[in-house]
Parts: sequence; C-alpha cells; structure tokens
Amino acid sequence: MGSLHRASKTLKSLRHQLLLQATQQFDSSSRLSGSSDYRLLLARALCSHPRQNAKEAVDLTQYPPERIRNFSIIAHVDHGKSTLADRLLELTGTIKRGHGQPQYLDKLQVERERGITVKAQTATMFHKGSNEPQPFLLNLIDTPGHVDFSYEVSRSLAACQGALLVVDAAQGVQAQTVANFYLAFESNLTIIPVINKIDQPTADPDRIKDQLKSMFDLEPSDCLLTSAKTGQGLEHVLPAVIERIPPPPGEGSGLLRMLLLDSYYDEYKGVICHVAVVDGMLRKGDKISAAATGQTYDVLDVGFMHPELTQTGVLLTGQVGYVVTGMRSTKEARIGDTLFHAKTIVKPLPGFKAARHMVFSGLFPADGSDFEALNHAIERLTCNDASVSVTKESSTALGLGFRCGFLGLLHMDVFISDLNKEYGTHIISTVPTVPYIFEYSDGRYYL
Ligand SMILES: Nc1nc2c(ncn2[C@@H]2O[C@H](COP(=O)(O)OP(=O)(O)OP(=O)(O)O)[C@@H](O)[C@H]2O)c(=O)[nH]1
Repeated sequence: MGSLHRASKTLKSLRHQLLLQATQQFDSSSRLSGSSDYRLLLARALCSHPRQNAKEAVDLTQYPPERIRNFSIIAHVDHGKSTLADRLLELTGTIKRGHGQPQYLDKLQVERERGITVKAQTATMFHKGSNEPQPFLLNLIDTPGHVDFSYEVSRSLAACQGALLVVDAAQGVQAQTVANFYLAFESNLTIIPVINKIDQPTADPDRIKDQLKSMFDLEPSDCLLTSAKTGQGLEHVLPAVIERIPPPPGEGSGLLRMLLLDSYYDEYKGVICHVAVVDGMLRKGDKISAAATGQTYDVLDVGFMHPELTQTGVLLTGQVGYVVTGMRSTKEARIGDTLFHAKTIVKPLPGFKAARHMVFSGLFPADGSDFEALNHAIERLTCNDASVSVTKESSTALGLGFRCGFLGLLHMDVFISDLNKEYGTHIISTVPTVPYIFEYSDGRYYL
C-alpha cells in the first residue's frame, strides 16, 4: 500500500514537472503563439507519459505475423457482438470478469444510453491455446450493426483477415447479416459463423445452420454454437480464430506502410490515430509522412489498445494500434490514408471509398446570436465524426445555419442529440431530405 502511494506521488510530481516545462517552453518560445500551440505542447508533454494501465509492459517484438490474428465481429443489430466481445476479453484476462460496464467496448455516452455500437473499437488480447507452445496476439474489432454505420464496418474489415459472423439463434439471418456478410466476403476474409443466444427458449440452431448454408454456402459443421450470456460454447471461439483465420500478410523487413483506420481527439494527447501496420516497423521517435496531405510528423507515442491505450514504443508488421503525432485536428488524419517513414518512397495502400451521405438536414440556432456557438459546437463534434458533411446555409425564415449530410436517420439523430446534450446548444433542425436526381425525357437532369 505504502509503495503504491509513493509511486503515485512520484508520478504526480513527474507530471507536474512536465506541465511546468511545457508552460516554460510556451512562455519562452517566440515561435509558438495562440492557445492551439499551447494545447499541442501540453499534449506532447503528457503524451510522453501517457495513462498506462497497471499491466506488465508487453514486448510486441515477440509477436511475428505468424502469431497474430486480426478479426472483426460483424452481425445484425442486437445479435450480441458487443456481449461476445466482452466475454472474449474476459476469457483472455484482458478485462476482469464482472469488472467495468457490460458491452465494455461501447465507450461513447450515446452507445451506453441507446445500447448500440456506433463506432468500431479495437482491443488487443493475448491467448495461448492448450496445444500451442506460444501465445497469440489477437486484435478484435467490434463493429456497429446498424445500417447507418456500415461504413465503420467496411473500414474495420480492411485491417482484418477474418470475421466472426454472429447470428441470433432465434431471429436468424437479418438484413445487416446479409450486408455485412457480403462486405466481409468481398474483402476475401475468412468467415466463421457463430450462432449466438442458444440459451433462448426459442433458439433453433439447426434452422439457422440451414439458412447460413442456403444463403451464404457456409458449412453447418463450421458453425460455432454460443451463448455470450451464459458462456456456453465460448471455449471454441478463439481456437477457431487461430486455426481458421490466416496471419496478416506483409513484409516485416520492408518499408513502413500503415493504413490509417480511424482517428479521434483526446483532450490530453491531441489527435490519436488508429493504424494497421501493413509492412515494416514503426518506433516512437520516427518521422512519418501522410500520403494524402504530404505532411510530416514526429511519432510522439505508439502503442496498442489493451483495451485501454497501452504504450509499447513499437508496432510491427500485422499489428494494429495507435499513434500520436501531434496533429492538431482530426481533419489532418484522412481515414484510409497511408502513413510511411518520411523520405521513403512507397506505393500508397488502396484506402477506402469515401462515405456517402444519404440524408441532409439544415441546423439553425434557435437564437440567431448563437450562430458562432453552434459553429464551434459543430466543429468540435465533427472532430470525432468526420463522416458528417457541413456547409454554411442561409434561410430567410431561420437565418444563418448549416446544411449537414449524414449516413442515415439514426446517424443524424445521434449527432443532433449530441449537439444538444454536450454543448447545450438549442437548435432547430429542418425535416431531413434525401438527394435525388430529376431527369427530363430530353435527357437533361438536375440534382
Ligand atoms: N439471451 C441472450 N441474450 C444475449 C446474448 N448475447 C447478448 N445478449 C443480449 O442481447 C442484447 C444485445 O446485445 P449486444 O451485445 O449489445 O448486441 P450488439 O450486436 O453488439 O448490438 P449493436 O451494437 O447495437 O449492433 C443485450 O441485451 C445482451 O444482453 C446471449 O447469448 N443470450
């Protein structure tokens, strides 16, 4: 107890010193001006000593691609992806049984309130099978099930070689099961069918096996039967992942190429990028460039999600993790971009198709004088949701406002309620519209 207290005091004073250094540097540097530079400096000071979890430091160099498996969990809404993810995290000792909230990877407030996954989340686990001499490093990506967020699913699949296709043992195959199956199939992923919720009285696994065979040509003998609620059948999931999903391809000794999967803004660290290392190796202190923007950055911190950010100082071929580079805004982190070592020439990775906005709505401040506040709130919110498009709009009745594009109605609803809740802005939103093409018989058309 005493030594813990001392350690915590030492850490606190170290943090204090770093903040002091950052403040002194800020005062003395004539090049730095404005609060954003100050924030950046603070973020750098804090990034070099991030919030570490109490687990032992992990040496990622011990995990060559042969001992890595990257997989996603995909399913229709509520078929049990996040609950299954919880159980796998518990089975591997990544989180403690009964500790933390259910649906651990659903971290956003909106996810907890609505019981849905909105943003894909990655967690790294270590698992040693009973017949295996060495442990495996498993990267699990929990994805959203709702159709509005299928863009998140396709991005996540780009970092994986396999997917667990979870199907409710009573409901069977649903619309998003089909859509997500084809996303995984087109990406050439190994698909492991998991029939979940077999504890339900109405469960009928044999009927679901037949459905999976007739619709997707998945063999009944390949189906795993589980209950993420009771734990039944879960012992077969990770061995199947290790046996059936191939290791990530990529050249360990090649030039560094990383796929930028996602980014978000953290108050303390600045922009945090989630990346998949396709070739080569990344170390803290390296200089990297972004193919889309041509910008060069210093790598201030590198690590993986275990399931909280855990510093490792290095990421190797096939590994999925995070990088902090001192980017000022998530707008600099173009999702799907290729990151590589500065001064090297590499072929950019294919990246992703741009997100398509399906629904548009005008957002106006209830009081015209709140326009700047709304502008600021939207800017902050889009920092963590780059899939919203924003253009300024003016209306004779409602004054100055914004026209925003969303991936669907649920996405719009989530965004507007976040605007109201997190920023206390009172806004008027216009009836959502969908873009359409008006085509004349003479061939002319209007959007
Ligand atoms: N009976 C039973 N209920 C389960 C099982 N697995 C999950 N559930 C319940 O099903 C509901 C949905 O589970 P989630 O894990 O949030 O489902 P999800 O697929 O992640 O949902 P989205 O993220 O919204 O797509 C929750 O109430 C879970 O407790 C199971 O094996 N048996």
